[in-house]
Amino acid sequence: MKQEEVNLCQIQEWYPKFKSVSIKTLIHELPESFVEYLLDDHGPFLLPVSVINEDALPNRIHNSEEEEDYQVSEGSGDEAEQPPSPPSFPELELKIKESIESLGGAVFPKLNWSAPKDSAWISTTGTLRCTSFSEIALLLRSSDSLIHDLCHAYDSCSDKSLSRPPNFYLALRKWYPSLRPEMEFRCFVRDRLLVGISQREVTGFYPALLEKKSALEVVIREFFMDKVSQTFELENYTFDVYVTMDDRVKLVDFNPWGAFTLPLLFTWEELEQNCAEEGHGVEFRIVESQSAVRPGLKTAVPYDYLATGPGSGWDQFLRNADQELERQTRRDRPGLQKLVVKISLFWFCGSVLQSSPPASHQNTLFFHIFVFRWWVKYLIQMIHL
Ligand SMILES: Nc1ncnc2c1ncn2[C@@H]1O[C@H](COP(=O)(O)OP(=O)(O)OP(=O)(O)O)[C@@H](O)[C@H]1O
Repeated sequence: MKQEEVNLCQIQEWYPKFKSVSIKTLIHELPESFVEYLLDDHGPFLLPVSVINEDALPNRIHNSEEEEDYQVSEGSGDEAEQPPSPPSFPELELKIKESIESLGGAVFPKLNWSAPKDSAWISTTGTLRCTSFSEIALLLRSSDSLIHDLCHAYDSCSDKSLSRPPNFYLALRKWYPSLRPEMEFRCFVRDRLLVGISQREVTGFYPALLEKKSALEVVIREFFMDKVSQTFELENYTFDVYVTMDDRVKLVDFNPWGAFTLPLLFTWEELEQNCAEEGHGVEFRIVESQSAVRPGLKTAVPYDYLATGPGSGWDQFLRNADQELERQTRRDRPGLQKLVVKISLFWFCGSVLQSSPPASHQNTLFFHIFVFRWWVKYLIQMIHL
């Protein structure tokens, strides 16, 4: 994959060309100070001070360890450490407030490529719906998956020359409260031909989709031919769509072919193979029965727990955890001892999850190799300390 492919899948690049067939979105360039705020994981977790008094949330998420630290230094007679003052981004906050109002009062936020899906649990609604700057800041600041956008977007590029894009953008998309998950699809394009379509929500069986499948394939193909294929510059890519009740197709997102993009009900090998076969048409995959459901919370193990390949939740989690632990435990023997025990427990629990079908052999191997390297690294560090 080339950097150019990753770049063209950024929302600020594709959205202007597909505005009329996508979700209404307003995009703001982020000041570098805000990017630094998102990346700062050393200080306490502070939310920006609202200049327009829209702090729907407490200014400080309490962190008992840090508070103890402050108390110790105050009580020890050392010069009392002043807690850092909360940051403030008045210009950005005002622009965001205006955008939220013009988008109907609620938005779905995302950066150049990704939305902070992993931090939805922290919001009061359990979703990515935001009505103020502080809600957006909380979701962005709490997300681990955005670290991918901020630091690792080009990691899979064969011509990697950048560690991050020169600018980051915040896309505010009009909030749609009742998107039906079964009507979202990921479409795979190879050599400018549509080769595959997959149900996006792979953890559910939706009987109604069985009847609608042929009609959906027609509208999605037409949409690709009329609106996407001539306009999008890349030869290989994926795009996500939402089909409305009255069969209108809305473009949700573009992603590069391979690497960090999940192939959902396909594997990348299958998709490559489909393309190699002459005259191969579009293959449309949906979950065809309850027994074919990829495990979700209601059935067994969530799909995200089983997908461990590069770019998956596990991959990002393990890499972020590794970086974080490295920072915290560099010179601390008891900390390292605890860590080795924790990694062993984590390895054990992960192995149990990984033994549930349909974890693939390749994914499981990736998981074990990663954790094993991790475990050995900290064990050696501990022995040498
Ligand atoms: N405007 C919106 N209102 C409500 N929900 C939305 C909106 N836009 C997207 N979603 C939901 O959030 C999900 C993720 O959106 P999106 O594809 O933009 O995020 P992403 O981080 O790029 O995801 P991926 O990495 O899987 O491509 C969508 O599948 C959809 O269900």
